[in-house]
Amino acid sequence: MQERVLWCFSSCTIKSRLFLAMTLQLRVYVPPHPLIKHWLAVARDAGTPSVLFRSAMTELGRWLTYEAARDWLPTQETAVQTPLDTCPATVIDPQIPVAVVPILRAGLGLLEGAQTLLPLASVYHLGLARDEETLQPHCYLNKLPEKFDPQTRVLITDPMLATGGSIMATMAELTQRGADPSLTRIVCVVAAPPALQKLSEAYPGLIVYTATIDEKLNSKGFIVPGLGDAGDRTFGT
Ligand SMILES: O=P(O)(O)OC[C@H]1O[C@H](OP(=O)(O)OP(=O)(O)O)[C@H](O)[C@@H]1O
Ligand SMILES: O=c1cc[nH]c(=O)[nH]1
Ligand SMILES: [Mg+2]
Repeated sequence: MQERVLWCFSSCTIKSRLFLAMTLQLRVYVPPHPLIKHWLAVARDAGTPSVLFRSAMTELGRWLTYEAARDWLPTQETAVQTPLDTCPATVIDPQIPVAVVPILRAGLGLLEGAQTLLPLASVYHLGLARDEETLQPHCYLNKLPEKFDPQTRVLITDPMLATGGSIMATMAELTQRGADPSLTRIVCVVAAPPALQKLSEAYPGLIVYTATIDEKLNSKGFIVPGLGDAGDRTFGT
């Protein structure tokens, strides 16, 4: 059973988590899984070296993608012949495209784990860097297709949703190309209220999977307590 958090944009504190079944608002899942909690703790620890930080990102990418795939990966009904009899079976539908969009650089850390579960997915890289002064994202690489098939399941990987500038720019690029927000999932590690509020206002059908929702940003736009600069920690820069 996952912890399902209905994001209330009228009151964006951790205390405002409501556990409701029906919503047209953004849904944010924080799966209460010991492996997710463990690897989040490793990633948060300032003493964790880059090599172990990368392992933590891989594991978080794997387990959060596992959770995200639950009601999202398309399946079809078939029958299989066991050694004893035929029986009904459910398999992944290979006709419906699945795409992973890692937001460079830090989103690459989650990609490896996601790919172990989605080996047939196409990977479309999007390179965004946040300006340290203005906090606005700048796009330096865009490998998105011109048009997505409207049925495409899109999984975005980016460990940090802070001011929300980068994820909103990503969603704009995707929806411009025909991606359906209701078939899109965001896998992140630390989500902060400003980003969740922006997503909630613009994409009410969207679903986010995150290891945690942290309380606030500092004056430099970093999530507190957060885990620091995810890109720098992943690549040792
Ligand atoms: O919500 P925002 O305020 O836009 O911040 C979040 C973005 O910041 C980080 O990327 P960064 O720009 O540091 O690039 P990097 O991954 O190359 O380090 C992170 O991976 C997000 O993409
Ligand atoms: O805390 C933060 C915020 C944005 N990007 C990061 O890597 N960390
Ligand atoms: Mg960075």
